[in-house]
Amino acid sequence: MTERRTEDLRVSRRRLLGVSGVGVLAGAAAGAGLVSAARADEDKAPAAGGAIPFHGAHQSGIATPVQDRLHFAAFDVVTDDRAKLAGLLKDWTAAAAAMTAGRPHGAGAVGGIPEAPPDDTGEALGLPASRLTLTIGFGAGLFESGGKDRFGLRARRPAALVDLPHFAGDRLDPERSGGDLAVQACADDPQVAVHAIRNLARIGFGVVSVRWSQLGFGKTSSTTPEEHTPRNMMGFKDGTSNIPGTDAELLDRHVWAAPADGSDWMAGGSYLVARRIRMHIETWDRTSLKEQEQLIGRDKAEGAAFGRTKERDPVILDRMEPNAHVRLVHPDTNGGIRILRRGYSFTDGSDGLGRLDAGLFFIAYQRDPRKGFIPLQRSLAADGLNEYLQHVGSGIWACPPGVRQGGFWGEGLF
Ligand SMILES: C=CC1=C(C)c2cc3[nH]c(cc4nc(cc5[nH]c(cc1n2)c(C)c5CCC(=O)O)C(CCC(=O)O)=C4C)c(C)c3C=C
Ligand SMILES: [Fe+2]
Repeated sequence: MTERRTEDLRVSRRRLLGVSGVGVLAGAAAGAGLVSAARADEDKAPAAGGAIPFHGAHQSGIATPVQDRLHFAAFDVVTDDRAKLAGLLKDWTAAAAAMTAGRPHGAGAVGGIPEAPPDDTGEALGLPASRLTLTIGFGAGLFESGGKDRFGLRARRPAALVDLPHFAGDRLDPERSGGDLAVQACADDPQVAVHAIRNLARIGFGVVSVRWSQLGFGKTSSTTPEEHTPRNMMGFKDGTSNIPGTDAELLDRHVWAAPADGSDWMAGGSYLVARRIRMHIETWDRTSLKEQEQLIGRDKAEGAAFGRTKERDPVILDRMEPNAHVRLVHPDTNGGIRILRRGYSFTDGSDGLGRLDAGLFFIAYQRDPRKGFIPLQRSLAADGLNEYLQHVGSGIWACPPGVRQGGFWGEGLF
């Protein structure tokens, strides 16, 4: 496992001092120069065990194995200066490459200039990389906001980055919805995921501000069918028929945007839809097992579809109730539509009335939401589960392709 090694950074900083012949740090400006030189070094370092490679054709955190924990943050861009936005994306990329490799951001949390705040906040010091992935998405507000083309990007908005329509039963809270940028941090250790978002927010001071964020646990879908299927807060196995992260053919067909889709800079990227779905847990817990199973369309113990005995046996749709969740979202009911689900459970305490504020932070990646989430969610207007659910937060973002060595997040857009 790669650990965040402040000592290594100190050594490389010392080596740099020796090479340049500078004997002492003259001040913060000199420090900043050294840090960016050290960053360039770090970018070339190969990812070691416990670390998911940051660079590649696709962003990690989509098809890569799902980790246990989530910290998802949506940001508003608070400047109209295109150069500042591009600069932030460069700084974020350098920090993301370091943190996903298990290294601290910049000059680290300790050992830097004593008179200045440390570059890194420090709570992940000594922790391994924990399979941290950081995945960025661009919201509609980056391309146009209040009718203004504030970054000169309006013409480059992908057609697939639509505004989500209103769906039956939505009760969306604007303070938990939208955002010009989104960062999904997933890791096996919550402290590592929280540290990553905290440091990105700190780096972005003056350029972005956090609009909302969500913590998640207990992955509710996996991209690794060979592992056991996790259960959601309703107690059912969730993710049985998800797209496996190793199925290149399915990923190309349903998840990765292609040049033919119209936006060259998005080729190899994907579209992210997130929904904060509150569950009326107490009502669900008073529902009979039989009814619970009918509403899902699978049995609770094994996760087998109605009329079957094993979790992965093929479904027989007409053995399920017409309002069963799985029947309504199955590809055969929806012209072959498939999405890659990557959601997490959440429990944010209770709501003051003794009810858990809990549910599913639903995350789906797809090649085009107009042929993915949107028609599926429309099918779910008939879902028997709706009695137990409330969609309270929502967002849609265009996630650019992966970053090449020396490149930065969303480079093709700028
Ligand atoms: C619009 C898409 C979907 C939303 C929103 C959604 C919410 C949601 N789902 C569950 C529980 C389960 N979903 C299951 C399968 C499943 N769900 C979707 C889509 C949405 N779910 C799809 C595409 C599928 C796969 C269908 C198939 O191919 O068979 C299952 C069954 C196990 C599995 O295959 O994953 C469960 C259980 C909840 C509780 C929920 C909202 C809170
Ligand atoms: Fe579902």
